[in-house]
Amino acid sequence: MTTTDDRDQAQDAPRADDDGAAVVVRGLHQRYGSFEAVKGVSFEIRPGELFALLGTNGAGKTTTIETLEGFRRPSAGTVRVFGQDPFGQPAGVRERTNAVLQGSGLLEDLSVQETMSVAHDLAADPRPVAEVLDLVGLTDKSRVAVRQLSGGQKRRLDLALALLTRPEVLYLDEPTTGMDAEGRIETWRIIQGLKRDGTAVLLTTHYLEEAERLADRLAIMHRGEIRVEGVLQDVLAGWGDRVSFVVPDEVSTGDLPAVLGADPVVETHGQELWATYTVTEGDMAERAHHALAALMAWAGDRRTVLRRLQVRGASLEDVFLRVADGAADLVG
Ligand SMILES: Nc1ncnc2c1ncn2[C@@H]1O[C@H](COP(=O)(O)OP(=O)(O)OP(=O)(O)O)[C@@H](O)[C@H]1O
Repeated sequence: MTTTDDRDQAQDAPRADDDGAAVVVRGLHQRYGSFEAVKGVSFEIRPGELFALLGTNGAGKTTTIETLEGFRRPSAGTVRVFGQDPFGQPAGVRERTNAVLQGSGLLEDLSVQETMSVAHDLAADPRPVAEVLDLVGLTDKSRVAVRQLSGGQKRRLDLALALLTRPEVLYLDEPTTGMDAEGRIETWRIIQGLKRDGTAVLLTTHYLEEAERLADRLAIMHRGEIRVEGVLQDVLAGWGDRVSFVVPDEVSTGDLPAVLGADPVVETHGQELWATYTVTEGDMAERAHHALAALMAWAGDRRTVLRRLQVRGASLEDVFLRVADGAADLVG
């Protein structure tokens, strides 16, 4: 793990592993007047990789994407897309990137087909319109006016417009908001196909399951800073295993043992008193085994039974909620 201080010192320095990255962000700060919305954010995305930027409302995700898109000049730090500064969308960046942003700029009076045709005529090397409409499942809506599409269908049209230009870098800002479960799963399938084709994808989403399904790496932002970053399994492992059971009637809570350095948290759920240990010490592959062995030995000595004993790893939701509480200050 890296502390916030280490990160501050290293954030602006180029790294050897930047070579080959499609997107590189180093020590990005972004201000709106005196308000600092982004405070020293760093990450990189390689071709074929999906990086999920998660975070609380107002954390600075959209501001970061808008900077990468070239709409905002950084207040400090550097942003590079294929080695180029994206500010002002120079041709070398514009032609190789595209985005599905919040609040699409669709023209309500055009039909789906007309919308796609306009974008097709403007693109340098577009995919065929029919192919893209088929991909996003809008073929049967091609003659329908944009105004008559549902919210989820409009998001699909946004995605179709982005895919038309064969982007090598794709920014997806909450792309499945408003979609039903089927549309969301279908969109995930499309995004997985893009990754396989080598597209570098930056995804922001409030659907944690979406990040769990798609992300090669993820970061959780809070108040302008990345608080947690890494491969999903590593991020979850950093939060430990949870061992819980119902406290036996004959045991007073003060007599519960510490396990692998973890003290129990005792809470009442319904009529029952539950003890929960969050075990973070020791080899991540073996610590649940050792925690259980210690508890079983303790229970055996007392000739008692640990009812409803369960072990589970932390979920992304656990981690996210801790970050939102301001409890997380380490980068995994
Ligand atoms: N044009 C602007 N002028 C002033 N403040 C702004 C502007 N745009 C965004 N902000 C502020 O900057 C902060 C970050 O906003 P941003 O939209 O980047 O967050 P976000 O992580 O995308 O949030 P959400 O998940 O709610 O979409 C917020 O406090 C927001 O109010």
